[in-house]
Amino acid sequence: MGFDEKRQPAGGRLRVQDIPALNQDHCRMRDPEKVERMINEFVFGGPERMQIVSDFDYTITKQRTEDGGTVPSSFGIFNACKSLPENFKEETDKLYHKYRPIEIDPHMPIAEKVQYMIEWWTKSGELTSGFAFDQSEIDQIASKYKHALRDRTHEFFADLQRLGIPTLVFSAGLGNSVVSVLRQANVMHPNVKVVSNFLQFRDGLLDGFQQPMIHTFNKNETVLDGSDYYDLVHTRDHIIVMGDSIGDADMASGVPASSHIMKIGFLFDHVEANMEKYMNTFDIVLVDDQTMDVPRTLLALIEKQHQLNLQAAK
Ligand SMILES: C[n+]1cn([C@@H]2O[C@H](COP(=O)(O)OP(=O)(O)O)[C@@H](O)[C@H]2O)c2nc(N)[nH]c(=O)c21
Ligand SMILES: [Mg+2]
Repeated sequence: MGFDEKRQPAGGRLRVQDIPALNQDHCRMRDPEKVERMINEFVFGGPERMQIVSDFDYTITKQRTEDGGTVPSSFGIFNACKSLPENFKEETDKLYHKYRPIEIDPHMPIAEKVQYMIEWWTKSGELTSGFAFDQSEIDQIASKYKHALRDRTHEFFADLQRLGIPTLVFSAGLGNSVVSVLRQANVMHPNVKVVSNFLQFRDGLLDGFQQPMIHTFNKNETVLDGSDYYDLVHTRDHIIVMGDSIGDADMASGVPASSHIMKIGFLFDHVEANMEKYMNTFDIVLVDDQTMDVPRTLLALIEKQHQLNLQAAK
């Protein structure tokens, strides 16, 4: 997957050193030349060839808030609801303590982990069954966290809508919480699609999660195969992937091999210990950056060239 050096924006080739957002101390790149090549490719290709794939928890929400308060995960929002059965919290906690260490075990092969993850999500779905529940409970809790999105998230989603860039929010968590937060933050535009686990109801009672199950290790574009969304994006071969966990970097696997994928990782926990891994996994690593400024900078470059092209065509 080579880059054609001759294909460059009409305004001249962009250089990383001239883009202030990428020269901040906390913005790290293992291979700035590769980032530079991709930026030029993205700007040359324009918005029509772009798509975004983003994780939700701690990627769209903040890893650290100004008031020091914690932000719950999408499952956490559900767990805070009042009408869950008495033993629900205790039972799901037990599952968490059993399966979470497996999920993050650095030694177990992925193929083996997958079986355990399917077990975890299945058992969690079974606990999320057989009682009445109203979405308004999630909405109430989620309303407290609509301000816990990264700074300039509203502007970021407005940019994406204006440019008509399909935006996939991928979560192995609970889709009902994800959509509720995004909706209440007024960023759930028509170009935004959430792929996640959604509550299923039967005869007025909860009945686990809808299919297909999205777990840690199938959270990538292969689960979209054959879907309408796949049809919408499969020709968009310029992709920005954003995540806070190492596994998030693979969210675009399943797209054609010729695609150019810019991976942006938000690193916050155990910065020293994780730095090398993040640098080897993501093209851009943002250390304790609680904003959408870097992804917005890339969009602004694409939009600027797009405007020039439109003017030149007049
Ligand atoms: C089935 N299940 C999975 N998880 C965790 O939820 C996470 C959801 O994964 P994610 O949304 O892809 O990633 P992120 O939260 O890292 O942004 C998984 O990585 C699991 O650790 C879960 N967490 C809770 N609280 N309850 C559950 O039933 C449960
Ligand atoms: Mg996350």
